[in-house]
Amino acid sequence: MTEPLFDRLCLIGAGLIGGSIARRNREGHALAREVIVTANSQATRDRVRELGFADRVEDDIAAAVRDADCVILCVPVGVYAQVMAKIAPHLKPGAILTDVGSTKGSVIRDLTPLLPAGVHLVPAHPMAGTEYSGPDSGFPTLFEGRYVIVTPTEGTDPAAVEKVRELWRRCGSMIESMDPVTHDKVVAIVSHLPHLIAFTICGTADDLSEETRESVLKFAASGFRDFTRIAGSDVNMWRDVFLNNREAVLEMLARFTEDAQAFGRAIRWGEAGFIEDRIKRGRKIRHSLIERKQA
Ligand SMILES: NC(=O)C1=CN([C@@H]2O[C@H](COP(=O)(O)OP(=O)(O)OC[C@H]3O[C@@H](n4cnc5c(N)ncnc54)[C@H](O)[C@@H]3O)[C@@H](O)[C@H]2O)C=CC1
Ligand SMILES: O=C(O)C(=O)Cc1ccc(O)cc1
Repeated sequence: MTEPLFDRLCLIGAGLIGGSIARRNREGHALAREVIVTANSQATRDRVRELGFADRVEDDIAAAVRDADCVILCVPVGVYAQVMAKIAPHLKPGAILTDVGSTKGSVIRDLTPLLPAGVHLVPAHPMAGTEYSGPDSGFPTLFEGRYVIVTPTEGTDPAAVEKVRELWRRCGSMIESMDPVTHDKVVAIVSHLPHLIAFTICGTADDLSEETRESVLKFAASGFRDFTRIAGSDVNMWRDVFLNNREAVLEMLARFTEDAQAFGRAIRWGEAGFIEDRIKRGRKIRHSLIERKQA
């Protein structure tokens, strides 16, 4: 039997991501001997007790992190500073503090100032998720075959980084290292901009006259339907992502807007070649993802 990686693993936040990590341990993947879960809402903590995927559910966040060898923040990135203020005095010397947040520059900005000496910060981001949230939404195979990006800062203890990499290996993931600035640019184009477009297109459709809107919903089994899946994502999480990856999202949005306008211009002036090129480029990217078995 594989030795558990940690003695005590504490998850702050028990939604899609926290709940999936805890369930992975339950399924025998030896993440930790004991998984302690806490969350700020009483309803969530009660539900986690009912679902039984944690060994211990703590109402008090300080008690949850005390004695933990590893603490994983699984909360929206907008509350990191506030959560860190509550846990910092109680973190065990030598403990690893890691996270799953969708932005990395802001996470380092919000966690580093209060980081106690002797606590190892190893930021991470699983590139896996769904449009569902809350304690019922997690499942143990969520991270299988998906990338996890770790963004350790210079001077991070290599042994702590290796432990976090091993945690994700045990979740079935492939691990890549990246600097936080590059991470934030990459996710801005592959994840944050697509969500922005999905939220926007649903709003645009909703603004149409009543008659047209009815037809949109009726005939949604087209491209629109794929956007509505993404647009069904959690409000708090995505508000915080956009506000905490501001520069990179705005940069990608500006580039996208320019490209979309060029597309519109080609339609207006009947430039068939330009339109064909754009479609061919899109198809090429789709096919290369299929070849890499990522589609
Ligand atoms: N949903 C997704 O597809 C993915 C999400 N992420 C990141 O993972 C993190 C968690 O996301 P999900 O699990 O999807 O969210 P979720 O909404 O399912 O769960 C969030 C949890 O955090 C708790 N929480 C919120 N504020 C808190 C506070 N101040 N103190 C203590 N607990 C608090 C909530 O009670 C809930 O248990 C976010 O930072 C998100 O950016 C990363 C990859 C994919
Ligand atoms: O459901 C989807 O399509 C996603 O894009 C999941 C996702 C959401 C946020 C992340 O930071 C990483 C992955």
